[in-house]
Amino acid sequence: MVSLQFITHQTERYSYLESARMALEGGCKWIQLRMKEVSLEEVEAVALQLKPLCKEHEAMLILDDHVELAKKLEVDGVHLGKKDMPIDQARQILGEAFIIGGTANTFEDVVQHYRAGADYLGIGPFRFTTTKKNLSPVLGLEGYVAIMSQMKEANIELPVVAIGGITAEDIPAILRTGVNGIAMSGTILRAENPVEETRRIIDSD
Ligand SMILES: Cc1ncc(COP(=O)(O)OP(=O)(O)O)c(N)n1
Ligand SMILES: Cc1ncsc1CCOP(=O)(O)O
Ligand SMILES: [Mg+2]
Repeated sequence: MVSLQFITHQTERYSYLESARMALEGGCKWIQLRMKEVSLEEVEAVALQLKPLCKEHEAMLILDDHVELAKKLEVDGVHLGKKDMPIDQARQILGEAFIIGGTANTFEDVVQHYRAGADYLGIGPFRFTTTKKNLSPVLGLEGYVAIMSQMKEANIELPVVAIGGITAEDIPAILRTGVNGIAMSGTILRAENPVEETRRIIDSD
């Protein structure tokens, strides 16, 4: 079974909430509510609808970027990148009960997040994607092989989620690099039936 974190996205066909609902129906147990270029009030409104849905499906809910909102709404955690609140500061606000994920593109990022107390790493992008603007350099399989071996050498044990332009066909090779899970958005939302695609991906290993 593939550990899948679904990243919400608004498309011509689906709202943020609908995108998450389909992933949940397909069996995804880990949703990241990622809403860009919208107000905090809009994120809160969707999060309030999504939280009971996640609970119903026994899925974790992570908010992208918004530490204070994650605390206020008592979701399961947050995901933070370079331009977001530093992880050690977020930890002070959220305490140990919340999951904090950090974005890494290099081994140096990994070390920084490890020292700051991250619970998992989102390492990417695997390849180019239009889902995120201002992408860091593409890693490809070689990038994961290099970072995972540097982590092993440094005895850094943290769950790693690969992200960025990943398709169902990429998953076996990515997991062979030692990565623990996969984060996906576009591949699922472009599928004719996103519910079935989610199920297919989760069951593919
Ligand atoms: C699992 C996961 N990995 C990486 C990211 C990217 O986070 P960030 O660098 O903060 O960029 P934005 O998503 O905020 O545009 C992520 N969200 N999730
Ligand atoms: C949030 C994020 N961070 C790096 S790539 C990415 C987008 C992931 O979405 P997709 O699976 O559609 O490329
Ligand atoms: Mg961010």
